[in-house]
Amino acid sequence: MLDLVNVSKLFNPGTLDEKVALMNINMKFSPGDFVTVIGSNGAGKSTLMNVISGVMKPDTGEVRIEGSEIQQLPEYRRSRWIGRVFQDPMAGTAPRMSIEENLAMAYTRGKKRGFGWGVTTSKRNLFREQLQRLGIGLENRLSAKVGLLSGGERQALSLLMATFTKPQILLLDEHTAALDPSRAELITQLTEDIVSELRLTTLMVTHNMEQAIRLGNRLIMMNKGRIILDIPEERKQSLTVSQLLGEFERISGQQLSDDRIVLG
Ligand SMILES: Nc1ncnc2c1ncn2[C@@H]1O[C@H](COP(=O)(O)OP(=O)(O)OP(=O)(O)O)[C@@H](O)[C@H]1O
Repeated sequence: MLDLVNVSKLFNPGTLDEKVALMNINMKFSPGDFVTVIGSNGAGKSTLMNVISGVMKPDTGEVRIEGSEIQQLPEYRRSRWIGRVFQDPMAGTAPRMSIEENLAMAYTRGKKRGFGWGVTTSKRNLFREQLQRLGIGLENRLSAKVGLLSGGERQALSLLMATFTKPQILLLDEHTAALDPSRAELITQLTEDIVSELRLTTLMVTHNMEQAIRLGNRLIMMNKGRIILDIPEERKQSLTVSQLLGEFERISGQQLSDDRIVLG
């Protein structure tokens, strides 16, 4: 479904400040794969997301969706296949616009011209119905400005917006990291529900080791631009946080250095 073939990305190549962000990444993701992504600081996790979503192009290699190469397509052209939620709850929404205006914008994503941003009665009913599924009362606040919502409410809305038009791929970039534990748990639960209902191929970057083990059906670990560990579901089920950290040390020869690491 999503294939990365020999993908590499260097920053400031040939200078003293050269940084290897991705080095010869080869990965295949099957439909419905829910992959958690962990790694040390600067391992290349965000660059991986950026290269898939089209924020940046790889220096070499291919990004394929269902066999078609997309690495040269700009981000907006990929948005019909790819939804993304960022760590910053403000990143995926327009704070000065209302909830329904934000949803109307998400609704037109990837659609041909002619689908306006206008909020018709039928769209409003659809938005209300979708918001109801989040279970936090946003369906009664359609005209509230998004900038006035709490971080958890905005992140729930971002998640809904990213998946509104049923993309095939969902990229989650530490999307619960800025929330307090109870809100983070709510967003995690919503994520699991939406991912399984829509059968989205999902990559989720997290610094929470326990979450990386508990969620999804596959775990990948990155270090210095490479995938150093790819753990399938069967092994992941019995894995512990200390085993995971031990594996990192064994393969990389160093301790996991991550200033945002959460062990459990
Ligand atoms: N725009 C950029 N310009 C220069 N170097 C960059 C840029 N973006 C990332 N890098 C470098 O590329 C490497 C990979 O960065 P990336 O942000 O992908 O890592 P990460 O795994 O997401 O890190 P973290 O967990 O610390 O956020 C790092 O060495 C980083 O300093």
